[in-house]
Amino acid sequence: MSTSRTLEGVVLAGGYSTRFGETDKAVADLAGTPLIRRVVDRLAAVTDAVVINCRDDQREAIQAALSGHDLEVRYAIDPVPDRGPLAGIAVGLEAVDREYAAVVACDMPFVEPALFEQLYAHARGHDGAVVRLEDGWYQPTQAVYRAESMARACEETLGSDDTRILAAFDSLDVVTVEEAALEGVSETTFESVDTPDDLRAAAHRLEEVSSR
Ligand SMILES: Nc1nc2c(ncn2[C@@H]2O[C@H](COP(=O)(O)OP(=O)(O)OP(=O)(O)O)[C@@H](O)[C@H]2O)c(=O)[nH]1
Ligand SMILES: [Mg+2]
Repeated sequence: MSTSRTLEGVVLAGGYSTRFGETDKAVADLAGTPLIRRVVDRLAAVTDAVVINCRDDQREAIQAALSGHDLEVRYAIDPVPDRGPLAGIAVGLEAVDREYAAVVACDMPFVEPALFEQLYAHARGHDGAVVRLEDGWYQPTQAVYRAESMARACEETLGSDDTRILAAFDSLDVVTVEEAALEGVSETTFESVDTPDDLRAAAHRLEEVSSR
């Protein structure tokens, strides 16, 4: 299935990466490639356009990390920083001009394009599709959403008491896909780099793979 005409990418990068330390994890180097570039590289298998949601003070470093990329890259800057991932999704989706968007956090360097193809197939005709992991948790920062309806639901939810991303689903028709039903998708797709230890572990694994 060709997704590139109807699906756009949205990369969430507006957090302060406090568990990571002083530097921005979005542009942290993993085996020679910044995390956010790895994510964009993987999105390139399903789309030719991505929106990067970040703060204004991150933009220059992210642009440098993505320089020379063939995808069309646009920036959706948080008007107010630090309003949480729900706000980041809203700002990113408002900049999307295709019907659906593959949303992914900048700290998930092993994200699998095959996951987005499967989620997109489930999402068509609905407001989105999200994976429920075997432990029962949802993965709303690696999901496919109908851009307009999810952006609106996020904005409404931001004005309520419960600003979890999942709270935005209450007014939407988002399809749940069980992790066990995914085909040919490695569970590393959901790994996120939150700490310097996570980054070292990921680098170590990549080294092992390349020396095999
Ligand atoms: N726009 C925006 N995005 C956010 C915000 N908080 C988190 N995110 C994004 O949501 C995704 C998941 O968040 P976390 O893994 O908690 O990242 P983080 O908040 O930067 O890191 P910690 O400070 O260590 O929690 C990341 O891609 C973040 O960039 C925020 O306040 N605004
Ligand atoms: Mg956080």
